[in-house]
Amino acid sequence: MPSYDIGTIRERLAEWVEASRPYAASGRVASYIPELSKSPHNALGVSLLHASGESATAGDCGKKFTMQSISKVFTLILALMDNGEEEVFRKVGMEPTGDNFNSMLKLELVRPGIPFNPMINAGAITISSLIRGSSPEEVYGRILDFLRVLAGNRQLSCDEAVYRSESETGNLNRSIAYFLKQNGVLSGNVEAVLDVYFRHCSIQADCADLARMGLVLACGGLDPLTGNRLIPRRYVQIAKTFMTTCGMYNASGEFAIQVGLPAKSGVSGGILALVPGQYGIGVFGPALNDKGNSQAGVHLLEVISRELDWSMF
Ligand SMILES: NC(=O)CC[C@H](N)C(=O)O
Repeated sequence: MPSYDIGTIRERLAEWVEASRPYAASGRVASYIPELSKSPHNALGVSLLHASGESATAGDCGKKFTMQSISKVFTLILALMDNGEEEVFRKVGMEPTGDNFNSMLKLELVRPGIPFNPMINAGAITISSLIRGSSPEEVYGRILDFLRVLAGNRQLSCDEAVYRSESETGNLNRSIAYFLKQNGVLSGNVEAVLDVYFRHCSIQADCADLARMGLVLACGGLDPLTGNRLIPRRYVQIAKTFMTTCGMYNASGEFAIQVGLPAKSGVSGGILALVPGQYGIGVFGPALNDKGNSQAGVHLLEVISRELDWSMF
């Protein structure tokens, strides 16, 4: 994979952001979590962080947003670190669904009724139940601490308004969770598991935080800026594979063709992507396409990948 001078990237990045920003016009900010509908429709920002510590940023990269489904990558990793892969894959599968992120369809249709993968809501709710802790507060605290270490940012915290908004309106996620409980996939108290899930989806970050977390994944779990091993290499390999096959929901195939990098999106409009061995990337653009991915953000990643010849394939 070619390696580009950060200076060249810095020179061009603002231009690529402005070329992509108009795509937000045809997208829609998520409103099924009422608090998210307050997000700035036309915002678009990006932050790239190289393993050397050099960075390039452009657009609205300082705006904060909730991680939403991006947190699913890291709860998966924590569940793997707590239980090992054999235990985790007894409860969630390894295959893309081709359905929406919050669909229950295949849970009923396909036996044995375990979620297809940990990147969809059913899978991530199950994963929340596998993270160790004696109370929901302790489980959530461990997730938050893990993300703070990965982002190198002790300030990361939950956006209480988004958390409350989702918790009050999350009927579909409740249906999924109770269905999983009925089928013996979810163990423990359903509301406690949902509370952990809603809270970790509501952790606030900015593009630089996502880029730093992405860089650790890009470097196989070793934080190149501190030299600390934060995640076993095997679990990063699993997480990056899921990002590639399921990270952009039922648009993961198209994203692999057009961008060709492991990535994970969230309904707040964030996308975490990475260039193996080189860069962590954080993108924010709240207007979404019909698959629930940032409309302008996906376009921006297409431009960056094409211009810098970054596709892995
Ligand atoms: N796609 C997403 O980011 C979904 C996460 C969101 N918290 C939900 O459960 O609906």
